[in-house]
Amino acid sequence: MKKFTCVQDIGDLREAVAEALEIKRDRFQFTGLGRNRTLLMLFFNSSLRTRLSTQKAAMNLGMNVMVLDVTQGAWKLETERGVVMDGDKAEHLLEAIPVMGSYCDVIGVRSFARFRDKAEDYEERILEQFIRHSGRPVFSMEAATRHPLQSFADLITIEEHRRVERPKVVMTWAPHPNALPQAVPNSFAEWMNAADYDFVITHPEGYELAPEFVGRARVEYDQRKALEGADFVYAKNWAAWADPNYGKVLSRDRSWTVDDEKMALTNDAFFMHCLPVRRNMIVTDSVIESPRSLVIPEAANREISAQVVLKRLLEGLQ
Ligand SMILES: NCCC[C@H](NC(=O)CCC(=O)O)C(=O)O
Ligand SMILES: NC(=O)OP(=O)(O)O
Repeated sequence: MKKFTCVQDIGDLREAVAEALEIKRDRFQFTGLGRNRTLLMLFFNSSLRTRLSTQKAAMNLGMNVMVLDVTQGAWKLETERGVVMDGDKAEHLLEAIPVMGSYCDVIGVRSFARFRDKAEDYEERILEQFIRHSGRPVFSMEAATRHPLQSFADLITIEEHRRVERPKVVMTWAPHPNALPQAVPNSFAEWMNAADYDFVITHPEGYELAPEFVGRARVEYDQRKALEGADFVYAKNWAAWADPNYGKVLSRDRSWTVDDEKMALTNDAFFMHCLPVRRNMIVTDSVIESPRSLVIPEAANREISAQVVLKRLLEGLQ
C-alpha cells in the first residue's frame, strides 16, 4: 500500500478485517517489520485516541515514532502559494513537507476541515500536498473530508458484534454546541456502503451530506422511524455541508439526543461513537454507560486498524 486516505486504499474489506483480527490475536507477531523505520505523526488539530493508538500500533511493529504538534513549538506555516510572507507565518508548507519527509519513512497527517472554503476542504489541499511533496507514504489521521482509521476501527467493531449477516446500521446526527467537520460521518458512510450493510442516515433537514458519501444509503428525516429495528446506532454531530450553509450550525435541537427511549425503538442495538463525545448533548449518560455501549472497545480497535495500515505501508516500502 502506498497511501491510506479513503476506503479504496485498503482494498478488499473482508481481507482487511481478517488481517485485523489476526493482528488482534497477537499484535506483536510483526515486530521486525518496522525495525529502523521511522513514523512521523503530524497534528494540525487536537487528538487523544489517534495520537496514542497510532503510536502504540507503530511500536507494536517495532517502529521509531516522532510526533509533532504543528501548532505548538514549530514555526507557523503558510499553506497558500503566491502569498507575500510578511505576516506572522515564518515557513511555507512547501519547504516544511519535504524537510519532514527527509527525516522519516512514513507520515501520518491530521488536518481538519477549516470551513473557510468548501473547495479547499473537499479537494483535501493540505493532505494532497503531503502526498505530492513528502516523498513518503502518507496516511490520514483525519483529514478535511474523511477519517479512515476511525471508520476501519468501526467496521472491525461491527464485525465483532454483529448477530446477523447484514446488520441494520443507523448513523444519526445529534446536537453539539460547535461546528464540527463532516469527516467522520462522510467516512463512516463510505465504509458502510462498501461493507454493504443495511445502512440508514438520519438527520434534520439541511444536514444532507455530500452525495458521493451518502451513496446508496437510505436517508430518513424522522429519527425515530430510522432507529426502528437498528442493530447498531452510530451517533455523530456534523455541521451543514450544503450551500449556502457550509460549515454552519443550523440546529442544537436536543430532541435528537440519543437516549434510552430512542434506543428502545431499536433491535437491542449497540451504541457507537468515535469519541470525544459531549454527554447529554449527543448521548445521555445512561446510554453511553449501558452494556450496549461499544465506545471503549471501538476506541481500543483504533490500535488494530492503525496497525493493519502501518503494516501494509511498511510492506509497500522498497
Ligand atoms: N476524531 C474524532 C472527532 C474529531 C472532531 N471532534 C471534535 O472536534 C469535538 C470537539 C468538541 O467536542 O469540542 C470531529 O468531529 O471531527
Ligand atoms: N476518534 C478520534 O479520532 O479521537 P481523537 O480525536 O482523540 O484522536
